Amino acid sequence: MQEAAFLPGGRLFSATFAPPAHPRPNPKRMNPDHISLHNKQFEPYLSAAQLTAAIREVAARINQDYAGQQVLFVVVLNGSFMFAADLLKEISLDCEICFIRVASYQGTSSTGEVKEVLGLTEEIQGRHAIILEDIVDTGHTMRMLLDTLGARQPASLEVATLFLKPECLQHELPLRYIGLSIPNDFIVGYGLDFDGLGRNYPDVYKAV
Ligand SMILES: O=P(O)(O)OC[C@H]1O[C@H](OP(=O)(O)OP(=O)(O)O)[C@H](O)[C@@H]1O
Ligand code: HPA
Repeated sequence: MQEAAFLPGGRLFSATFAPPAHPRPNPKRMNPDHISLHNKQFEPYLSAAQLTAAIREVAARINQDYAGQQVLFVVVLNGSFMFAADLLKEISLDCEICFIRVASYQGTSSTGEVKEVLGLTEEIQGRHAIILEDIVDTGHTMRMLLDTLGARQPASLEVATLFLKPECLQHELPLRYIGLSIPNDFIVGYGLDFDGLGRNYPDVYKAV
């Protein structure tokens, strides 16, 4: 690839891009047959290619369902960052993107954990909103998100989740777009973590 740049003094410098002579292999990209995080072992479960295929199907359905409409994607950090980045590259609609976080803390009442939405500065009233989530497990997080965002009167509110664990679900949720339904295994990679680690793997691994 030809690249042009100006050297100090204004002379035009032209160079041909060449890959480094000794590219360093990225060990994270070498599909290890197992990974170890915090001394817990994980084995390969879903390849990046399988994830891409599932994400493309979800994107195609969204493009079709919302044709001619403008969409606000609400990305739930942290886990959804890879899913959202890859999905949004396949979205051909006019759309906006905003990011929220869910804070969890122990409540003082017997209900135990309390969850709260942080960072929802975007006006969603009257908008067609789609929540992007990496995983719906028990469904507690999604229940709270749907209740909180739904109370702000969007024109419509749907969910796109990359993973669903149907065996774990404890709420009836309107989950319109599901990438992959998976058994009750703890998974890491592609944005999902085990105690902070593992989000950077391009494939998904499950606990051994
Ligand atoms: O259905 P549930 O049982 O509520 O679990 C799903 C939630 O758990 C994970 O988030 P986590 O709180 O681990 O935060 P993270 O996205 O920063 O990893 C995931 O991203 C979902 O938000
Ligand atoms: N992996 C990582 N994070 C999660 C999971 C999981 O299986 N379920 C809910 N949060």
